[in-house]
Amino acid sequence: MTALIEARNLVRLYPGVRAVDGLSIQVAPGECFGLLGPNGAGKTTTLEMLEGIQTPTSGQVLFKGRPLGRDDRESIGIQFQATALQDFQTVAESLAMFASLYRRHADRDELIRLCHLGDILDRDTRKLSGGQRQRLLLAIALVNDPELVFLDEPTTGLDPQSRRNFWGLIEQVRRRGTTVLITTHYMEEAERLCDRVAIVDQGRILVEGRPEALIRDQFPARLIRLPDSAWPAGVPLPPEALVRNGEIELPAEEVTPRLEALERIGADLSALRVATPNLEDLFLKLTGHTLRT
Ligand SMILES: Nc1ncnc2c1ncn2[C@@H]1O[C@H](COP(=O)(O)OP(=O)(O)OP(=O)(O)O)[C@@H](O)[C@H]1O
Repeated sequence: MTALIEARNLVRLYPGVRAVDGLSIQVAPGECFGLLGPNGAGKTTTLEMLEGIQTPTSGQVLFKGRPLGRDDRESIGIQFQATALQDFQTVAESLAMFASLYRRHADRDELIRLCHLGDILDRDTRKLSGGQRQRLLLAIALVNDPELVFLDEPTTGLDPQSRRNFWGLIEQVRRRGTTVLITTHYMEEAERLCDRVAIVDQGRILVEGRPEALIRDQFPARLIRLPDSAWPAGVPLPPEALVRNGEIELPAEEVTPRLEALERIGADLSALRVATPNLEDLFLKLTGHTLRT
């Protein structure tokens, strides 16, 4: 199957910085693909090259198997930052202005329903809450009924409830068959929305795949965590233990034998937690960074 969009060995150099350093991805039609990475990893630069906004220093972007061209912009939606909104414009005016930039149009009423904008159409865009603003920016990204939509950290700065509501919207967008390419710092967001993710650091992909498969490949079934003060004095830590942020982490394929062993050596189990490894753990293991939350 031909990828809807493909990056082939993309490189983007700035003076003294290799922002993107030989990055290749393929995104299939209908897929939600996530680029995850710490600040400065090169996610935005990659997205802008895929959007056709930035020219790669080398490498190629293919849309439906052909070099990305100007006309492909009709088939692509971009969720801009709030700075793209004009002062003194209402939500309805803003939608109309962006719609006028395209030949292709989504059904206006359906878009307003999908993004829950019906009650705020006459509101000045400067008066919107964070969640309302993101819903308007999503509607703008969908105004040309795109086959592919780019979302660059769409829920950064939203409160947890608005973030969850926004995830519901993205899921509806996907059900309509739209392909989604998203960057995010929120691992829960990536796990919930993305079919596949690429973890990027210093302009390169470290790993790529389905979140659950990546986690399974790198971790045992469970992680047991306890405060390092709970470890009995004079007992050496097993070599597989990881110590960070005042906690000891022990991998465990099976939890019960591990707990029994901890009890035998006299560890204090009162604050012990059993965790299922997630993308956050994978990210930390691969990059040594925690993500901004
Ligand atoms: N216009 C520019 N001129 C010079 N350097 C740049 C420019 N844009 C980005 N960079 C540098 O390129 C690298 C990648 O930046 P980019 O914004 O793509 O990262 P990011 O992963 O999107 O980070 P963030 O999550 O902080 O937005 C960084 O070192 C950044 O400082």
